[in-house]
Amino acid sequence: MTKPVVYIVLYSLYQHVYKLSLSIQQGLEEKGVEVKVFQVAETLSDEILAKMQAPAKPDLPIMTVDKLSEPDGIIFGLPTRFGLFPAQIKTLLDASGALWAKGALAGKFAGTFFSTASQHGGQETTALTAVTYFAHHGMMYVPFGYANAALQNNDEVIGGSAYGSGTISDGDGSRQPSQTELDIAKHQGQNFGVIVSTFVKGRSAMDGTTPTVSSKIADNNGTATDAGAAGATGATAATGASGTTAAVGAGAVGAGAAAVAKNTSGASNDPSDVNNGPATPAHATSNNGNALGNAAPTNAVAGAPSTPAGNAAQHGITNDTGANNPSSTEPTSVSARLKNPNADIAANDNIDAKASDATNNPTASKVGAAAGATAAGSANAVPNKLKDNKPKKKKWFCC
Ligand SMILES: Cc1cc2nc3c(=O)[nH]c(=O)nc-3n(C[C@H](O)[C@H](O)[C@H](O)COP(=O)(O)O)c2cc1C
Repeated sequence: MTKPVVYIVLYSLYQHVYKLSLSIQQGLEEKGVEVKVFQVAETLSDEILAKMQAPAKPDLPIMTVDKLSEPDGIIFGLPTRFGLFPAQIKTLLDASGALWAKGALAGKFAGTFFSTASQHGGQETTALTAVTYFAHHGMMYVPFGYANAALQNNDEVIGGSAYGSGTISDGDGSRQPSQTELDIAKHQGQNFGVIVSTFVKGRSAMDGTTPTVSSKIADNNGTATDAGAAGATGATAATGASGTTAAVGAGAVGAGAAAVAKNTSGASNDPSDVNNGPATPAHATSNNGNALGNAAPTNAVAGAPSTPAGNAAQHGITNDTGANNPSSTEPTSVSARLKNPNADIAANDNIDAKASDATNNPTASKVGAAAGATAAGSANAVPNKLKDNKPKKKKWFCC
């Protein structure tokens, strides 16, 4: 059985967060987790650092964007900056757009711990503002809750909260993490370790294999082309089943079809199947409960003519011509998602299946093909933004 892997990624100017991380690491390791601790790259100049009387950095490797997708979970160490997490961590995460586009962090666990100068300096807001990143990446945030009774103890100054362990450094950095705070940090590590281990072991048992979350997602992404091709059959059935009106959503249905087609090769279509489990949120190609739940082809093959339309409606897609329905005519690309948050869920679920990116593609038929659907003709019958031959827009994520 492969050990679950958790990375601790931190920034620590005066080493309070670093000291907490050692206890968190200990707690994780006690629960059988393989742990690596990283710091993020400094963005302040040496001159500024000298003026801030910053000591030498801890001896830790630098975290880079490409490494973020390696572990099953990441716990971020966040010294507060004006009630928020620091720009050094934000710089790393702001470069993670390409990971977001691939869903590379989807299904991974995330945790937080912190340090502030004062008791009321914003430990909770520091965590909360980081949570938006986790949500957008489809990560599963693991708060600590009040698992450690000391968090309810008002007899002494104690950092930390329901969002994670913490310490209080004082304005001059002179206060060091107390034993209570270190104990809480270790407990958070244990808690996080149990959750990640349970998940990884559970899926391993259900799969009969021993994948990590990252390898699982990478595998799915790697076979996305096949998934699209296999989806063609199902999509044909969908079109045949419902005639023309479902064509509005055909690209989306096709995307769902692709997901089902791949999934059936490895497992059942049962939503409880391991391939459809909670580790497979928004972006995973085949491990997607949404795509499965809404996939037309399976039902269409079974002879349910209204299914594609029903599925389209389930995503908020009406069966009109599409002219009054921007969400149905919007291409299913990543950039389209940014423009149109109402775009079809199933289509968006399958980023890889729409690799030919409608916005970059003047022909609607190619979009249909990419989605593994017979949407080509159908899409052509609809006044459709897919047919707009707009110049490419630069995507905001790189690499
Ligand atoms: C620019 C800046 C902003 C800060 N903002 C806050 C703040 O809003 N609240 C607070 O309690 N401490 C604040 N601090 C203090 C840091 O949070 C504190 O130095 C840090 O938690 C110590 O952790 P470290 O030793 O791991 O760097 C700030 C420090 C700096 C340099």
